[in-house]
Amino acid sequence: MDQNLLVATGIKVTYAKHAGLFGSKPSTPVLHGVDIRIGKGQTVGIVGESGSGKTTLGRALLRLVDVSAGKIAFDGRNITHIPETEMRPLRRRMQMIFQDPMASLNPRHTIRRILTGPLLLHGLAGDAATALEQVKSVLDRVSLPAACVERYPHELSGGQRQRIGIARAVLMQPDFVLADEIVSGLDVSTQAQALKLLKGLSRELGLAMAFISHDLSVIRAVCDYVYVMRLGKVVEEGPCEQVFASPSAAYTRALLDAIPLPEYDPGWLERRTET
Ligand SMILES: Nc1ncnc2c1ncn2[C@@H]1O[C@H](COP(=O)(O)OP(=O)(O)OP(=O)(O)O)[C@@H](O)[C@H]1O
Repeated sequence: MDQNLLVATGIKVTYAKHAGLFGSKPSTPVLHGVDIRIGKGQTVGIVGESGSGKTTLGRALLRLVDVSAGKIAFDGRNITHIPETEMRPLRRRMQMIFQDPMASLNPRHTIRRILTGPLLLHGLAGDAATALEQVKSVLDRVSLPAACVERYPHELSGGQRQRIGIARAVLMQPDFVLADEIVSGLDVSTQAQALKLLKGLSRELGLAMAFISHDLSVIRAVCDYVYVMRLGKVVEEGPCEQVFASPSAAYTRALLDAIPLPEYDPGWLERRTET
């Protein structure tokens, strides 16, 4: 049985720039042939400085940006150029959690509507009452009170909104979740709680995850395997333990040197959540 869930090879992405005054359309190559492999149930980190192409790669994996070269296979199927109508059924299986949950939660809808709506839309619940039961059970799993369903996004804290974002993704019963810088806007202890929650959920539900972060200590806390990106290329990859213990690329060593010493320690997540 193929243990790979998502396999991307030779991915190139070029963004078209706006037409200039004289009509020329120069384009910006952003990914220069990236290979990435995510196993079923595996948590993979994608790390690199701002502008290295992490978000673009994540969006390419989900077919949210077009690739100019390369191949993306999801669960053994080549999805590189399939039309959106064929992508649609796969979208439920490939969820995304955003950095700014406020921007992705409709401010005029209650949490009940935000969370039950997609369940009903995708036929994962037969009726509104069943959908609400499923929502309450997942809210409990992400340590939010059931009464949250009557709240609006602005009535929740940043950490609670991020939990709603996680709950929304998990409710879709996905095989793969892309989490793009999801803790960077949160304070340190809320960050650690959200990371611990996701780590637990991915193990419990057998979810594969790609965790995008500029912060190696976050990657180290949750990932099994890491890809280090620089200027649109993967400069190093390997099991987290190996890359952290003996990085082979000078760029990875520089990123590791930039981590404050107390966080350069795999136990930091446990300790942060204890406080
Ligand atoms: N829609 C777009 N149109 C044109 N250029 C873009 C677009 N999105 C990103 N870029 C450019 O592509 C490059 C890679 O951006 P990307 O957001 O993928 O990197 P990143 O590593 O995720 O950075 P960050 O951590 O800052 O989000 C950057 O130079 C960025 O300016």
